Parts: sequence; C-alpha cells; structure tokens
Amino acid sequence: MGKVVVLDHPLIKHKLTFIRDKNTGSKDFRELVKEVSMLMAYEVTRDLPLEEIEIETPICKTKSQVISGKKVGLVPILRAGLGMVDGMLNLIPAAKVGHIGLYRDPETFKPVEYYCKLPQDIEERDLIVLDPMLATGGSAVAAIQFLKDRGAKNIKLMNLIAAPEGIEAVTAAHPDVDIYVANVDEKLNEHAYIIPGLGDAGDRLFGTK
Ligand SMILES: O=P(O)(O)OC[C@H]1O[C@H](OP(=O)(O)OP(=O)(O)O)[C@H](O)[C@@H]1O
Ligand SMILES: O=c1cc[nH]c(=O)[nH]1
Ligand SMILES: [Mg+2]
Repeated sequence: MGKVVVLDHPLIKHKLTFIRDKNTGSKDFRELVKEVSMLMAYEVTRDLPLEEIEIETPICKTKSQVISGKKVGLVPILRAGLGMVDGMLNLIPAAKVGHIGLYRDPETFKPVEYYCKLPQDIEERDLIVLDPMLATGGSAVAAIQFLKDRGAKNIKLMNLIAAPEGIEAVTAAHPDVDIYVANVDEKLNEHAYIIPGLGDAGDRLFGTK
C-alpha cells in the first residue's frame, strides 16, 4: 500500500490559509501555490539518490555528495497542476515536464482527457504528478493509469488539498503510488467539491470565474 504523507509544516499551514481565503486574488493565489509547491518539493524529493564526487574547496580536496543521475519528470494535470510546476522546477531544474489535459465533467464528475504530451523516456524517470486538488480522485487515477499504460513505473502524486474519498480511490487503484498532501480536508459536497477546500483551483489560478 502506498503511503500518504501529510506535510503539515507551519510555513505550509500558514500559506494554505491564504490560499483557501476567498478574498485572495489570482496574483497572490498563484504566488502562494508556487511557494507551497516549492516547500513540498523538499519532502517529495527526500529519497532521491546521492553519489559522491570529488571537488576542491579553497582549502583542500574533498569528497561531497550530489544528486545522482536519477531522472525526474513532473506531470501537471491541466489546468490547475500548472500552478505547481514553477515551484518544483525551482528546486529540480533538470526535471522534464509532461502535460496531461483532463477536465472533470460537471455532471458525472468523470475525467475527460483532451491533451497529452510526455517526455519520451518516461519509463526511466521518477514521475511526480501535480494537481492542487484530489477530490473524487477520478482525475488522478486516470492520469496515473495513463502514465502506467505508457511504461511509467515509479510515480508519486502531489496535491495541496485532498478529500478522504480521493485518497481512498487512488490508494485502491494504484497501491504502488505514494501521495504527498499539504492537508486532508473533511469531505466532498454534493457537487464533488472539497469542504472546506479552496473552490475551483483552475479558476482561481487563471481568473476564469
Ligand atoms: O479528484 P477529481 O474529482 O477528479 O477532481 C479534481 C480535479 O478537478 C480539478 O480540475 P478541473 O476539472 O476543474 O479542471 P481545471 O484544472 O481545468 O480547472 C482539479 O484540478 C483536479 O484535476
Ligand atoms: O474542490 C475542488 C474539487 C475539484 N476541483 C477543484 O478545483 N476543487
Ligand atoms: Mg477547475
């Protein structure tokens, strides 16, 4: 069974409060989502392998560690996942970025795919799927399946806010996938929005409502 890691650092909690606040406009919302993603990247990348290289300080030669040749791929689920890419790239600049376009049908709540462009070597990469919201889990389950169908083997999921229903759906469908979240909220409402949540992440990022 994949682990569920809740990153309840005070800085993340603080920023999440202003992300949730309906009075936070798109500019600040984007900035805060980027900052929280960057803070979460610290923990999501904890198991990246290191190797020792030889360098020379101004004083002497020494051995020191660098991240080894392991390749990372970031896979934002469009649109809202885009808001998390820059924060992650700040810390993992060598990562390649693949995009999966999905929107949730407002009546059935089922994901509808409309775009996909992935790095060619995804089967060799450690992939991190990015989406601020894990609600029913339908979008994340579909995106992860999509990656597995194309040969991906090592996948993590990173969300800002998850509903218990979404965590259950992902762990049932993809028990090999670890989930990293900033908070697990209470439940879903009748429109499958997360309570208390933050509303529609895509609309708030891009000002479309
Ligand atoms: O867990 P689920 O029930 O599938 O819901 C979560 C999905 O819904 C939102 O996307 P949305 O469909 O609003 O598309 P958008 O990012 O373009 O706004 C969100 O960003 C997730 O992708
Ligand atoms: O609460 C929710 C649920 C799905 N998508 C969102 O953006 N927010
Ligand atoms: Mg949306």
